[in-house]
Amino acid sequence: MKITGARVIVTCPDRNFVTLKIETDEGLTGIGDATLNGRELAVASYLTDHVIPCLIGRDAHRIEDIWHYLYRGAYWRRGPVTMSAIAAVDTALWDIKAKAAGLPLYQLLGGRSRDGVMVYGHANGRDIEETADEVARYVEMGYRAIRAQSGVPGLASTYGVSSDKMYYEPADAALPTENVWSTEKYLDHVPKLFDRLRDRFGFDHHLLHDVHHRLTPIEAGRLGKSLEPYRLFWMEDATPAENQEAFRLIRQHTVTPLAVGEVFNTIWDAKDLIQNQLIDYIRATVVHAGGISHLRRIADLAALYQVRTGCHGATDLSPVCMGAALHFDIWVPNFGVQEYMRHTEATDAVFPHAYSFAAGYMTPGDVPGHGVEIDEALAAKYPYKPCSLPVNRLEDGTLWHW
Ligand SMILES: O=C(O)[C@@H](O)[C@@H](O)[C@H](O)[C@H](O)CO
Ligand SMILES: [Mg+2]
Repeated sequence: MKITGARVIVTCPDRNFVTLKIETDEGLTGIGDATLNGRELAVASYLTDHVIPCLIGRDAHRIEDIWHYLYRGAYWRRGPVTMSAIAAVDTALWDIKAKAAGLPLYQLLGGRSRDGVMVYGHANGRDIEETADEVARYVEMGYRAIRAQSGVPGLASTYGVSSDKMYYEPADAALPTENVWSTEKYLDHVPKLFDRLRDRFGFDHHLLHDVHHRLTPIEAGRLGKSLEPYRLFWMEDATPAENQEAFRLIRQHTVTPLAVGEVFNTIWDAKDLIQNQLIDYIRATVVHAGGISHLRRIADLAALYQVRTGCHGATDLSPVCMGAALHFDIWVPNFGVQEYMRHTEATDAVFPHAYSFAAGYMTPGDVPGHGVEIDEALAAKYPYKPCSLPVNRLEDGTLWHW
């Protein structure tokens, strides 16, 4: 089966998405997500200008060979732009291969390891009580796992808190908005949030929290220790993870489970964290970590050290990524949880899909392929809109981690 054509579709139904579509001489097509929040056009150009010309005429079934052609052949290896582009090609080719076999993608990976994929939703509020009310709403919707993020007294904004309670989109302006951060105010506040949540809801639901890279390792150790009475499912991105060794310091101070990796794009970003058992969940995902082919390698390494998967699934990862991730999740033996930030109706209309949510679990559906398509005519109605993620400064003006 030969690749006869490929094109990049950039669309903005409420937010920007980049999708690669590959066509073959047998009439089968496949799509892959290539969305990198705030850097969408970089990936679109990488695909259009440097990848697609190399794909034409290749055998669409040779997924592994094409993956290495694009990884080793690029010379300039790794990085979010390169690996998102490779991920899109990989995902589209797996979509084609599964369609050619007449099977849902998960059957080509090894079949179901579970009946459903446990997902977590995002409860957030301006203060503790509003956040608790949002947790109650997610409990009502049937979620078994719920992330809780609340405003911090004395701070005008913080990560994960939005006015729209169902759809969270942090890229909120053409140029980065500037947020102000205070670790002291945050560390004082978060234990009170989870004390209130466990007092109101007990321990029947998994509670998660995203620190979003903002603490030093010792501060993260302090937070993890202060949250131990509340038995979190995980504390995410406790400190920036370029220095994987930093997590050893956190580990020495707390048994609160640690999750990291949504910004990782290859196994090399996580190798030491996993092999030294410095984390409990790896957050790498289909769209940013080289696609299904590479994510399987990360998961298999993680399994050796009893690290489980917890794929990133924010609104800025398209339904194409969500669909592919759910096929990965229903198969992967060392599954942990899948993030599920719902997309808007306009987004779902552009990306018709077979996956569904019920009672806290999701299933990918059983149509051949990954079960997500793109309505190109509808996509064309939503032109690209420049949007950037915010930046963060400390109260003294120091540029910090957003
Ligand atoms: O865990 C998460 O979902 C967050 O870290 C994301 O919302 C992240 O901020 C965005 O994906 C960035 O584009
Ligand atoms: Mg996160």
